[in-house]
Amino acid sequence: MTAVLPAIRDFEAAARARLDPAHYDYFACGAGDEVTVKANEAAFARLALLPRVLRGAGSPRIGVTLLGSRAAMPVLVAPTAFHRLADPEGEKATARAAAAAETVMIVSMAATVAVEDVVAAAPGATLWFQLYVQPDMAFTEAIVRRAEAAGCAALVVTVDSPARGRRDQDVRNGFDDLPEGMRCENLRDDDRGTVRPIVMSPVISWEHVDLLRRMTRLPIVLKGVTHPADARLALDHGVSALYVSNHGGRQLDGVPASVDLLPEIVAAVGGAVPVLMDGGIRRGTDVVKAMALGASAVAVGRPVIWGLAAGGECGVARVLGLLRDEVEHALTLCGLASTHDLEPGLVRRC
Ligand SMILES: Cc1cc2nc3c(=O)[nH]c(=O)nc-3n(C[C@H](O)[C@H](O)[C@H](O)COP(=O)(O)O)c2cc1C
Ligand SMILES: CC(C)CC(=O)C(=O)O
Repeated sequence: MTAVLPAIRDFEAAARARLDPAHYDYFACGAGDEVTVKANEAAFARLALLPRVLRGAGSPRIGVTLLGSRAAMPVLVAPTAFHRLADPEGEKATARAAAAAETVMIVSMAATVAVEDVVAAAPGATLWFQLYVQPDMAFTEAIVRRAEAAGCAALVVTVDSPARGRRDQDVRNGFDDLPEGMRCENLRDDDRGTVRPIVMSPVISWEHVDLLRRMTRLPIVLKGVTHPADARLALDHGVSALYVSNHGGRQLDGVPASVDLLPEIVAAVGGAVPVLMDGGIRRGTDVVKAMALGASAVAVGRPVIWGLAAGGECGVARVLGLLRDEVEHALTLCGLASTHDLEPGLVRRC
């Protein structure tokens, strides 16, 4: 990958040129009419920044500590499935790049490399593990134990998927399974000698969160919370962080843009736990807007996939480096010394 790619959208174009079209569509698409996919990015464009001047702020500090994990920048790698569709090294390449960028990678339960092998390939990486609670709680526990044993530092429990989103583009392409030779290695069931399918089940409830809470000492992050009432319930159930997300518009179409949901959730949480968010972050200025509205940090899904498909580990490193530089640059232009100085008064709705 030698071309100059100055923006995330250039990485998307490069990825599109390299990927099998059905795989590009799987990564890019959303549910239904993709109202939410489009809203996620459009909402950032409707938020304006109002910089301060003459503050003598110096070079900005952008590191964050979340649930005991240190990250050199407030941009985490969101959990995304099937990285080997984008690059033969798959999640190993992503993890090496995240380690080099000194940020947290949230490994998807639907990874195409086993979490143990991700750790082995990138021993310096800080990994959190994303879980879809499986109705067979003994199997869920086996997965949690693997994540713990591999050294993952938090459990990110995705709760926006009581059923799988309907993505018309995948249906048109007939994309419903991984190609020969690729599997969801974290779903391996050694007792049965097979890989189980991921079950997305509408029976999952707050009781399962309580069971998880008792099952593990890892901090639990609830991913996919959009309703303020659920944010308050989550606190009652002892979660360590909330993660505002509409799954990149891939689950329920018509959910508002993530960044528009953020202020109400932040108000409901009242500073009790960190609030993370993802959806539509494509620029450092988007990161700054989300953090000004109360996010402790953000995560990126598709941008990482575009980097991986465009240039493997090096491509992901460049995407993360680009976002880091853009966050620093945006803070400097806002006259701020640190992400901690971000506050809602910096953002205007236009
Ligand atoms: C290709 C793809 C696969 C995804 N796989 C998962 C997953 O396995 N688990 C999960 O919790 N979220 C998954 N997500 C959702 C992301 O974690 C994240 O919420 C979303 O991508 C954020 O939006 P963005 O792509 O605009 O950054 C996936 C998203 C994409 C695009
Ligand atoms: C394999 C799927 C469960 C991954 C996912 O969450 C997604 O495609 O959005």
